[in-house]
This record gives sequence, structure tokens and C-alpha cells, in this order.
Amino acid sequence: MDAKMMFIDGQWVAAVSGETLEVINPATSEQVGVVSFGDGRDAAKAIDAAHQAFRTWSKATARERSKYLYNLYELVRQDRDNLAGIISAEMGKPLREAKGEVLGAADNFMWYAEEAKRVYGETIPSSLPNKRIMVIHQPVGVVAAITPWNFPVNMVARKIAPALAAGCTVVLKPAESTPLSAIRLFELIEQAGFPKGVVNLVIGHPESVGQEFMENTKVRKIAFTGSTRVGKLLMEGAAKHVKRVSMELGGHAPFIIFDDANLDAAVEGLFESKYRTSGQMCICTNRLYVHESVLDSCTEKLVERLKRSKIGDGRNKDTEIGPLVNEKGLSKVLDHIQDAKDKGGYIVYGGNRLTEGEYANGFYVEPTVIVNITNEMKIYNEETFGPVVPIIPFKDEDEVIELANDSNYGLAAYVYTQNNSRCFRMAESLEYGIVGINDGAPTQTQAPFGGFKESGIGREGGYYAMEGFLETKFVSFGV
Ligand SMILES: NC(=O)C1=CN([C@@H]2O[C@H](COP(=O)(O)OP(=O)(O)OC[C@H]3O[C@@H](n4cnc5c(N)ncnc54)[C@H](OP(=O)(O)O)[C@@H]3O)[C@@H](O)[C@H]2O)C=CC1
Ligand SMILES: O=C(O)CCCC(=O)O
Repeated sequence: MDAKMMFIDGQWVAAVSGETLEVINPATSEQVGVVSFGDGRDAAKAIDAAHQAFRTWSKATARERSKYLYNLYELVRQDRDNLAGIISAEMGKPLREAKGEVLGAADNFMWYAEEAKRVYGETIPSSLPNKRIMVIHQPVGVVAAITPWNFPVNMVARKIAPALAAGCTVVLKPAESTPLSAIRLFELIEQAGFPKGVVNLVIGHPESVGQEFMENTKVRKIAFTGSTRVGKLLMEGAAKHVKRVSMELGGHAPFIIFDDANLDAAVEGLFESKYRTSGQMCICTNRLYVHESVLDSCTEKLVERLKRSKIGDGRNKDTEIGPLVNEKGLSKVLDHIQDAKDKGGYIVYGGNRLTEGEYANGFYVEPTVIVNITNEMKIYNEETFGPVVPIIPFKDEDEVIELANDSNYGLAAYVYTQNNSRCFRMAESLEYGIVGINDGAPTQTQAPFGGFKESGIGREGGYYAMEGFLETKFVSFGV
């Protein structure tokens, strides 16, 4: 298999080192591609190209930038099935979800094609009769973006679309598990006609590429989605040159079901929030709090729902829950299950790796439900990133607010109740950047996406994302 290449300064190029990397389907452990695998030297070339291109791209009119983003929107939409197939093959996501992800990415390109035109400035009345105050917004410069494998197309779109709309140029490093969907997206970027150097793709050793992003003073902003551990490393490195950062990091979402909730709707919402992408989303439920009076009926309904769920290769059209992304992801999930069992947890459903028949060569774990949870367990404190849910009973609203907020994370939280006043109280009390009230899948292109506490800094989505790629300049005119 020929190695697919990186896209630097409008050219498809191999890594300086000549190194390559195999891409594996986590459903079968079969090789699905080979890619050039570079390092900081390739990143430096891409940064130079982006720096050069910034001179003209930042001066292009908003309408011009918008035109390229529209082209890309159309191309991504038309390529939906192909891109979705690549996502499923390299990270195991069920096809139905992968198609939704691609449409979400297309939607981002359309949204920011429009948003490019709305970078308004303002004038402010001066206190002095001989002065005038003007405020304008300008692109921050070259953006280095690092993305994870769980939304290998949409995470890229959510970063590069607002960056390009704002007038920044970009160097992207996608996750090494999912370079093929990034490469396909860049083939579409090339077809969309962006000038050379405006958007660049570097695939390679994360530490080396990351180091170049942090050290190279031509990079003015680092936009990252991934683990809190790596986010902190990048923030420390970025501090040296006071680079701008936006960080979408880990989560540990509480999902709260009150006794007055519609339990069927709550279980369906939970299924979406917990088992979509096999539990590998930063907004995934990690703790399920159920009012003690509905604990048994809720648990039964959830187990019923899981019994009906189809686990399998993401490329099969009826698959609802795919494999985990790799051995490392699988080990972490199995470790959380074992740790809970060792500390007194009781497995109500699932709990094992699937190893027979069609699952023999993949990284599959059964959707799992655990009770008898204590706050010493890893699953109670750390991001599990897998299809496992611990259930914790609660007595009243004050208690569950305190429990839900007792976390270093603050990305997403979910509440199911039919009491309107409680809806408002909960939305206001939860220390989370995203709150789904009777909604297990709140993400939308135009809404702000990001976290409190150690879940991140800055917001993606809507006009909020534009702020992260713009500097504010005050111009004082003497008249
Ligand atoms: N917020 C979210 O959406 C995500 C959260 N996570 C959390 O992180 C855990 C581990 O997953 P993992 O994929 O290892 O997450 P990482 O944070 O390691 O990976 C995310 C991205 O960062 C890159 N990266 C890794 N190390 C460095 C570094 N030192 N400098 C620069 N870039 C780096 C990765 O590259 P490469 O792929 O080459 O290693 C990838 O592109 C998961 O179990 C989950 O808890 C993971 C992914 C997404
Ligand atoms: O949690 C994430 O990592 C992204 C969520 C995107 C979505 O909800 O579609």
C-alpha cells in the first residue's frame, strides 16, 4: 500500500524522515492505510508556509474567504458517504453516526462562511473633544491545531472553519489513529481552491510536532482538543511565548434523573449521551445520578435498552455501538471496570471484553452498568471514555447538585425532570459549560461548546469561536 502524504504549502509531500505509519481498523485489527509520519521538521515547513500565506489571506476580503469556505461546505456534503466510511474504518464509529458527524462538519464550514462577514468593529464616544476611538478586530496569525480521533472530521472543522473565517492560516496535526479522514478532508480543501499555504496538514510524532508548535514564534495560537494531561503540557509550553490557547479537554458529565422525569425519555437521552461513539466523547455521561425512588425502574429500563443494542463493526449499517479506538482505550475502560469491582461495585449488566466470533480481533467491550459505587473508584473521578455507566442514588436536589459539582471537570451535565422551576435551578447551579435539560445530545454548530474548570478554556461553536481567533485593536485618532 502506498503511503498517503501530508499537505504542506499546497503540495502533497512525504515526511522529511521518510517514516510511515500503518492505520488499523479497531473492529478487525486489519490495516486500512499507510501514511507518511513526520516530526517537528515537517511542522516547521508547514508553519513557514502558513506564515507566508498569512500575509495575503489576512488581507483578503471577508467575502473572498467566505467563498472558499462555501466551496468546502458543498464538497464535504457531497462526500458524506465516502468520508463516513473512512471514519468508520479507522476508528470504528457506526456509519449512521459518522454520516451525522460529516454533515456537522459541513455545517461548520457553512456557518463560518457566513460568520467571516460579521467581524464588526465599533466606535466609542471619546471623553476628549480632539480624539476619536475606534476598535477593530484582526486575525491572531498562524494557528496550530491539534485534534483527537473521536470526531476526526468535525473536530478539525470546528477549529479550521472559524480560524480561516477570521483570516488566520492553519497547520493541523490530527490524531495518529485517524489520519485518513484528515487526508480526505484536505483533498477536499485542495479542491475548494484555498491559496497555497493557507491550510496545511502535518501527521507525525506528537511530542516533536507539539514542541515545534510551542517553540516556533511564528505560531500565535494553539487550538487543542484532547486529554486534560496534554492540554496542560501545551498550555505550559505556550506560556513561554504567551501564545493564545483554546482548550477543549476532558469531561466527567453527571446525568441526573429526578423522580418526576419521563423515565423513557431519560433512558433514551442517557443512551445517546453515554453510548454514542462507544462512550468516547468528552461530553459523555460518566456518572448517572438517579433519585432513589426511581432507581430500580430506571436501571431496569436501561438494561432493557442495552439488551436491544447492536454491537459490531462500525461499517455494518445496523451497528449502534462500535469498538473502542485502540488497545490503550480498551485497557483504560477494562481497568475502570476492574477497579470498581475491586472496591465493591456490582456489575448489573455487561462488564467484559467481547472476544468471540466477529469480535475476536477487535477492541470491543460490552456496554456496562455498575452499582454500589463509591467516590474512591476511578470511574467516579476519571474520564472513562468507554460504554460504562456507574449508577448512584440520591435523595434530594441540594444533595445531587453538590455531588454533581464535586469534580475537577466541568464540560457537560444533563438533567431530566418535568418540573419547570427545577429546570432553571439546575441549569443555573451546575458548574458546567454545557447543560442538557431533557436533552442527551445538546451540541449544535451555532451554540458555544466548552468547559469550566479543568475541562478547558475558550469556546468553539457559533460566533463565540471567532473571538478565539481575533485580536482586538484600539485605534485612537487625534482630530
Ligand atoms: N476531549 C476529548 O474529546 C478527548 C479526550 N480524550 C481523553 O484522553 C484520553 C487519552 O486519549 P488520547 O488519544 O491519548 O488523548 P491525547 O490528549 O493524547 O490526544 C489528543 C491529541 O493530542 C496529541 N498529542 C498527544 N500527546 C501530545 C503532546 N505531547 N504534544 C502535542 N500533541 C500531543 C495526539 O496525538 P497522537 O494521536 O499522535 O497521540 C492527538 O492528536 C482518553 O481516554 C480520554 O479520556 C481523548 C481524546 C479526545
Ligand atoms: O464530545 C465530544 O467530543 C464532541 C461532541 C460532538 C457531538 O455531540 O456531536
